Amino acid sequence: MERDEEAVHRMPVETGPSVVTGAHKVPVMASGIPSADTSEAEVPPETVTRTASASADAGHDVAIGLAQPNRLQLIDEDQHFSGALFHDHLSQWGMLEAGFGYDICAVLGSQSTGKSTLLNRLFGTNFDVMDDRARQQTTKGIWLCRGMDRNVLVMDVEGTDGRERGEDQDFERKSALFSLATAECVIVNMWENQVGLFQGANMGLLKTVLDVNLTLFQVGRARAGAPKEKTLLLFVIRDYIGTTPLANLESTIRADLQRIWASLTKPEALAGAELGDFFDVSFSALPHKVLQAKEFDEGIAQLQRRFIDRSDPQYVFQTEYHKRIPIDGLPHYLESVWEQIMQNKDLDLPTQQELLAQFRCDEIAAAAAAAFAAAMTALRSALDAGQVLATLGVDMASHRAEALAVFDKDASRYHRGVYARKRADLLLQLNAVLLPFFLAQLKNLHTQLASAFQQAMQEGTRRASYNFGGLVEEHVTHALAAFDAETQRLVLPDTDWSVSEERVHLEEDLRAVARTLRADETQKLAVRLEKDIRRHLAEPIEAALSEPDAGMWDRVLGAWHEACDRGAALYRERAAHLNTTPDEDAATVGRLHMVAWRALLDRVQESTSETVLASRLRAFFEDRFRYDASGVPRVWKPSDDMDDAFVQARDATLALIPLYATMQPETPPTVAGDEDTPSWDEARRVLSERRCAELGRRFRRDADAAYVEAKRGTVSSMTQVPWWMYVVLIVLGWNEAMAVLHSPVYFTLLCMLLASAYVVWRMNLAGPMLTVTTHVAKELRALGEQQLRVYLDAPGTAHPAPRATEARPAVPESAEPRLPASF
Ligand SMILES: Nc1nc2c(ncn2[C@@H]2O[C@H](COP(=O)(O)OP(=O)(O)OP(=O)(O)O)[C@@H](O)[C@H]2O)c(=O)[nH]1
Repeated sequence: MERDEEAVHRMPVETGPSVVTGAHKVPVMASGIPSADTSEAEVPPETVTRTASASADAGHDVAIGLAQPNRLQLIDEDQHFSGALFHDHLSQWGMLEAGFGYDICAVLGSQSTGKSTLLNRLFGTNFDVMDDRARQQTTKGIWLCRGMDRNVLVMDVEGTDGRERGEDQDFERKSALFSLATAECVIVNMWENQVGLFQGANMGLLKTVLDVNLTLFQVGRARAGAPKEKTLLLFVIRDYIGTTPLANLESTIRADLQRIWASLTKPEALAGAELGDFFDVSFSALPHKVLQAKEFDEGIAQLQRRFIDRSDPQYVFQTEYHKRIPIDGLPHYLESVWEQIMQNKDLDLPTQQELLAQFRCDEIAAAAAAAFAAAMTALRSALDAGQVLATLGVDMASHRAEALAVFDKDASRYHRGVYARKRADLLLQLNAVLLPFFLAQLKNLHTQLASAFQQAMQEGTRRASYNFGGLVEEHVTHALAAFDAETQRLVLPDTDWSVSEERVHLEEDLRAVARTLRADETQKLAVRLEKDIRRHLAEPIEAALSEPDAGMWDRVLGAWHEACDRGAALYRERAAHLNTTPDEDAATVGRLHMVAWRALLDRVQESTSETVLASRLRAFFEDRFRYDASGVPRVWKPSDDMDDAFVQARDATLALIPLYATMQPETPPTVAGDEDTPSWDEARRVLSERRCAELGRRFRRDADAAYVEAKRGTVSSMTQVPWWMYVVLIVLGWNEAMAVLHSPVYFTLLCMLLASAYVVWRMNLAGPMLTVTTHVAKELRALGEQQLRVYLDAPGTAHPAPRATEARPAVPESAEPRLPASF
């Protein structure tokens, strides 16, 4: 349906007489339509709906209007919407057939700022105007009136200054929102001196209203893809003196509006929306109504043209502002808008009492919280030092109760709802302060119990006999019981604190400590077993290697298998109380196998070192060459076949070298080896080719030496003195022996000689005497040599000069050195 534009813009501008209705003076034109250019006239007393405002000095103030039924209190003080009456009034006003051909204008502003006066003057309505003498608020609720003789619905809205009434701002927010949502043009009426004041200029109200307007009415349209609804905000600045250019006032208001818009939390669907998408802003100024009455009238006339003259560039009722509601549906529409506003919780903002309660409760809570924090700080250092405070739970509870009691004492006198809310907030705040203490205590307790557990375990495992698994269970249970006892007092009521997670962590840590200790225990056990394995492996391997034959390596590996089995059996027996897992057991047993394998290889390596093997071969050779089959040492006789024996023994010994060189058991073991240990395939080659060759060469040398020595032994046994020589000696020396025995002198000398020899022997003087004798002999020899040289150097050495002999000191003839035969 198209709007009936013709019908909309037929507002006459001619003036006519006005009708005075007691409190209401409505300028009336010839046709009964009020005029901007009003004049006063008395009205019959029965038409007076309000008293007082028709004062003599009111002049143009006094609206001379139609009878009371022309106006309608659309929404009363109790916020009830008069839907049915509205319909009747539209009918009375003859507007029911207007379709879209109507406009709606509303006015917002602080109370007693001349809103009703302005509307009456602009539209010829008959809204109540305040009596200058009583100066009481006039407009209550929202009033609706048809403007002049044309289809303009004008809404006079209750003043928006709740502070004056000491009431909450609930209704003014709702009514302002209602105006914004339904009117095409909302006149924001303000004194010039209110411009730039946030509260005075109703900017705070606008902020709330714009905010809710967006969420309540615009989001749905945006989501439905409908075009944005625009409204004209017409700021009318009253009592405009003219000192400040209007443009400056405009920019102040626009800046305030932009600031408000920027501070709004916009719904997601309208995140990027601008103020200009929803509102056009326009301005007008009116001089002082009384002091500049003429200019005021001119201003009113000018402003009125903006509502009437479509050709005016500032024409107000632009088609884009129309809400596109056919007029017969308007009562229902406005009612549903009002219901929607009434149901909106965002508008249920705090009352003054609530605000006061909030302010005071905040103050009281802050004081209580500060005292509480100071009291708690004293406990901080001990906790930071890692202590577990025995009375922390009790202390926290008492400090918190104290703070709440302080708060309750002063704050409970204020608004109950706010008090309860703030108390809950304070409780949360106190709990937030306590939480770090609680957590620190838990941490310290955890650390303390874990270290006590470790200590108890270490002490337990130092005992002569213990059951490791039993120890772990005993001390874990003990630690958890201690944890439960401590934390029972620590968790305060009215908190969401929980210790169950920490308890789980503690148990995990204790078990981890136990695992580490068990690993140490297992390690110690494994080391003991390793030593045992090495000890038990050494002898059998040595025995096997010292008897080289075809089964030698089987015996060596048999000893290894035996050591492995013994180690595994011992491990299982001793690790039974360690609560080891099958995997751990398998790993340890595998490790023991490797240890035994390494021990075997080490032992083999030692026993096949070049020196050891060379001596082993020599011994083997000698066993066969120097001893006969029954183990008796051989004394070689010339008749013996020494060469054959030598070759046999040598070849048998040389045959051992390849036997030692490679492990050749009947059933080779399967050893995979690891980083440090060679596998079976890598280890089975004991001697390299080069070492074998070297060993062979060395052995041959030793064997040859043994052979030569044996040969010499044979020769020396062949060259010894024959026995009959001794018989000859006895026979020939018999007379001399008898002569010595029968001569007392010789016999005495013999006895003395024998006695001296006995003494020398008894007193161990043989050595020194031999030394002395040797030295004396040497001296004598040196002396003799010297004498001989002197003798030979003298002329005629062939015949030594008698003088020379004479010149020498007297030396007994017998003392002359005798040259050795070889000299
Ligand atoms: N100074 C001055 N006074 C005015 C002007 N217009 C109206 N008044 C006076 O202001 C007083 C209040 O006028 P109303 O029109 O009742 O004001 P209102 O804003 O509708 O008042 P409420 O409906 O009670 O909020 C009256 O005494 C008027 O005479 C004006 O332009 N300047």
